[in-house]
Amino acid sequence: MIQIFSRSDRDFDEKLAVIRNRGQSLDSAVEKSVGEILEDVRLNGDEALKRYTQKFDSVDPETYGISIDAGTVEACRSEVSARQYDALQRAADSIRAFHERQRRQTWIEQDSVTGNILGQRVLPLDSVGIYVPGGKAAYPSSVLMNAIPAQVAGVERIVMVVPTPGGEVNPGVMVAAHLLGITEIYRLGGAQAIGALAYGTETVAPVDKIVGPGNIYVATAKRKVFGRVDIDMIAGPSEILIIADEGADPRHVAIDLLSQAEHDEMASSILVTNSSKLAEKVSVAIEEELALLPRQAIARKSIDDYGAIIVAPDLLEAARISNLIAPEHLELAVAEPFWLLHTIKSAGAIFMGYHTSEAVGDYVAGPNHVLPTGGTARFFSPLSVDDFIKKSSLIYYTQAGLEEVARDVEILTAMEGLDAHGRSVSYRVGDGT
Ligand SMILES: NC(=O)c1ccc[n+]([C@@H]2O[C@H](COP(=O)([O-])OP(=O)(O)OC[C@H]3O[C@@H](n4cnc5c(N)ncnc54)[C@H](O)[C@@H]3O)[C@@H](O)[C@H]2O)c1
Ligand SMILES: N[C@H](CO)Cc1c[nH]c[nH+]1
Ligand SMILES: [Zn+2]
Repeated sequence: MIQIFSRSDRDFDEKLAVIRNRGQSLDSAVEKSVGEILEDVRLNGDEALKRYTQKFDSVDPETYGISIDAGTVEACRSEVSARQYDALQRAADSIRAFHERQRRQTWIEQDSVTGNILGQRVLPLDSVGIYVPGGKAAYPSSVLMNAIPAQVAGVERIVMVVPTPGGEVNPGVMVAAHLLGITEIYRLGGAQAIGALAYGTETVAPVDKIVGPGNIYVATAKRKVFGRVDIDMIAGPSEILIIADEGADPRHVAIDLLSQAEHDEMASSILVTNSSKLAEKVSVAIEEELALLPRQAIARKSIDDYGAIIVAPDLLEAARISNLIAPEHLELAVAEPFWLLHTIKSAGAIFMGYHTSEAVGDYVAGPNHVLPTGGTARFFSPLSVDDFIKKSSLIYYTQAGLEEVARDVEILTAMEGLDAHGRSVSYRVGDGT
């Protein structure tokens, strides 16, 4: 059963702290094992990749290579129906349209008096690795969400890694890659996939940045290789927080909570409501809906371990609690969502109104479903075109422009005791001795 507690409970702060710390509580066993896998891949390359892929994904290295070749990808086309293909294509179109709006331009400006020129040049990253999860479920939608913003940015080399349990490729994942023209694909998952992308092996050339969601092993490995390569964010086990008022349909709320619980035993689903009646009804509906789910065991564990219904005195207090948790997905299932929106500070994606189920954002709305988890929406943003570009500042000074600032540079360099800096300007304007 999902736990229900109230803002007025004496131990409310402790209970909220447990929820808030879910993303922070580092599991030392996971840390240790991920550290060992990464080091092993760094030292032993392909041999380590094959060993771990056999151990964790039951892939026989005698039967399957590390690369997934074009023939295997093309063969999957016949396993995907026309309706499935069209739905993938339509989702890709709306994701591309949304991300096209995020494009950034190089800009350059000349000062009309001095002739100085300042600007910012925007270029795509050379190479990125996209992680497509595949342990407990297969995610064709994550191929689209990861790769399309990289393509919009103009990244030349997009490398996809995806685990293939038992060696079986998922046709939907392969067709999504084919539809986008992704050709460099490796049969790799977990920390070993992240190690291969970060350090490189005999088969996998390293990349500049790794993006994409994954389970605790993937999220921990990305955090550990940050610095060697860039990463997008910590996009770990899924989360949903729903703020609902008495007008919300309890069954809709229950199903939406379960939609994220079914991803992973470590997923988290929270309802915050100002209605005790709704709280009770949602709790009952969760039990009824759970019984219908094929992934009941996963969702049950997630609801029992990381689920909660919190009764708050009013919607403003509900928003305050949500801001403290900073969820990956936030649904505002209230009569006036745009009014409540102004009180929300931290959430990866915000779904407004009674009709907007979180699942539309997972697949078809257009915004990215790779989102920060574990409270990191306080400072991380959704995956976007910005993740796939780099910027350089452009600075050009004329003689007149340099003369205008020379005195200030001399004063500031003297304050820092950095004489060569000062002389580099004095000499050019004729003050050097
Ligand atoms: N935040 C987001 O944007 C977002 C989007 C989609 C999915 N998700 C999340 O992605 C995750 C997908 O998880 P998944 O497990 O289905 O697939 P996954 O691909 O993330 O993980 C599978 C890999 O985990 C590794 N692994 C499993 N058990 C291990 C162990 N005991 N030791 C070391 N490595 C081990 C294996 O290498 C395996 O290949 C879920 O948590 C889901 O909620 C998040
Ligand atoms: N809800 C996930 C992000 O946490 C994304 C996803 C893909 N498919 C279904 N859901
Ligand atoms: Zn989802």
